[in-house]
Amino acid sequence: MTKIISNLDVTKLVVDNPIGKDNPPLLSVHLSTHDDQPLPTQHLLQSSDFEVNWENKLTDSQLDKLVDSGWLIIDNVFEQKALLALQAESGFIKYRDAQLTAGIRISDIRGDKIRWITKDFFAGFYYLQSINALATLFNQSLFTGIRHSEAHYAYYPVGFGYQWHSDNPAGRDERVISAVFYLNDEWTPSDGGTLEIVDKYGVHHNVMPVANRLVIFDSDLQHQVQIAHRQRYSIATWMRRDGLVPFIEDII
Ligand SMILES: O=C(O)CCC(=O)C(=O)O
Ligand SMILES: [Fe+2]
Repeated sequence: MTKIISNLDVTKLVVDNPIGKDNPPLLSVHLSTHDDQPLPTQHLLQSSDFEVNWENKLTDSQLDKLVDSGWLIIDNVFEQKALLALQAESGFIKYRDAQLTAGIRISDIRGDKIRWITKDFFAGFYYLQSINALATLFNQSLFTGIRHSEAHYAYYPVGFGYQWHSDNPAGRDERVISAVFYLNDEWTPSDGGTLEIVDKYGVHHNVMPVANRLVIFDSDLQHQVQIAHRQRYSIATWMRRDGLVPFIEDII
């Protein structure tokens, strides 16, 4: 007879109480406390994994470009660990249909599905803290007057994009700077999903949504997301000049 070697704590299994929700199998390895061996430690994700030295990443000429033409790109933003955590988190979320400002959804205009990042998120919340540090740098060097940031994970199914718009609806100006962080590995031009921005001089720029790239632009600039031919994952982020606003999802 084959001997079954298992980590299950058989003493906890009783015949009249089969394994189920109330009686889960104990799968942990029982480590002897008498061992001289230190317990294996697992490095949990922490906010320092998301720390970015923004001053090093952004040269003065890049800051000038942001002021002058209204946009810039930063590549290789995070270390591998933080990027992987964001990618993993983006894949597990239950996305909801994004709404237009009027509260209606017209998927021909906007086809993304989103989830606002709250403190209940792990990687996403650390991401937001890092963005706040970037906002502080903008406030110090460009006097942008940003008071807080908001962000949502976004997922564009195949065949969807987001037509021309600015991130401040008519008559509004709370959003100062928009930033989009991309999560897809190995994105190629044939995958579509390009972000097209019109800069302050009226020049069009195409930005490929490649992983670990942050594109930053004046929230008043017109931009669109071309139709994606592959599932497209990102974090859309806004640095705002108004105070904290509650998330709609938290209220309902
Ligand atoms: O994902 C992008 O490249 C841009 C998204 C966007 O424009 C938005 O969510 O307002
Ligand atoms: Fe936008």
